[in-house]
Amino acid sequence: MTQRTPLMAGNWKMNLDHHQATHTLQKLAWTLKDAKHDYSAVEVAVFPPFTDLRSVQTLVDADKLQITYGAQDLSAHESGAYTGEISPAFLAKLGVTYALVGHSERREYHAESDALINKKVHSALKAGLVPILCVGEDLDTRRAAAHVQHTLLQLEAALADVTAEQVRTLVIAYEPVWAIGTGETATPEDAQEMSEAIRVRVGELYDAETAAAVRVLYGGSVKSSNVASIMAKPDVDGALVGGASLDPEEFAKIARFQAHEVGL
Ligand SMILES: O=C[C@H](O)COP(=O)(O)O
Repeated sequence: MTQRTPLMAGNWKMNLDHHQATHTLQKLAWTLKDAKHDYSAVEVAVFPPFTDLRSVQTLVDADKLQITYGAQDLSAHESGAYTGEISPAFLAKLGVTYALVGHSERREYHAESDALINKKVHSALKAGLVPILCVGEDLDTRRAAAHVQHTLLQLEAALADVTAEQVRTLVIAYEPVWAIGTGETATPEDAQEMSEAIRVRVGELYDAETAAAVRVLYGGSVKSSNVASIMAKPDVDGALVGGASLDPEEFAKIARFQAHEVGL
């Protein structure tokens, strides 16, 4: 059976300038070092604004940190007349490992379509970045009990022409929009229901090996107080954390969910 390393991904959204980013990252690294965190057991990544990435890279390299980092978005294009966009190749040069693709805030405030999200998945993969593909339903869709169908359609559209080999490296984040930044958390059972449905659909679209390899995260009001029960679910491989990742001590506790479970 494939061993999936849990991933705790902290999306800072449009918070923390490059000075604050350095300070926050340093504090996170110290806290995890004090706790003797084993990064091979739980991977920790941060997603700063674009303007922080060079400072983050400098700190990670200088202090040889094992924390990885990603971008919150990227362009579907490699270069050219696309004012304001950020090339995946430039991100790769900054040591970026991951790129969020199709976050619900991009879908909502920037009208990102499934077709554009599919292009961004391809552009990330082409540059050697790992896409964290975000999918999930809004409240009306959940109330209509159409959440599984809706989320799987988003998934299928985003994976068009993506190979099984590529999907095995991919991370998929299930984020019910109604649980983002609201304090409303989906129950661990909700998180499991959708993570399992995503894994089953990946198996149908590709094969069992691919389904077993792909990592599925849950996102939406994850905190140190609720992370362990969500992580106890068999198909949940980590969390995409917004607000709580801005506090390095709280985010370190989230990454240390296993230690808290046994009271260490
Ligand atoms: O990318 C992170 C998600 O949107 C979750 O944000 P949140 O933890 O503040 O609810």
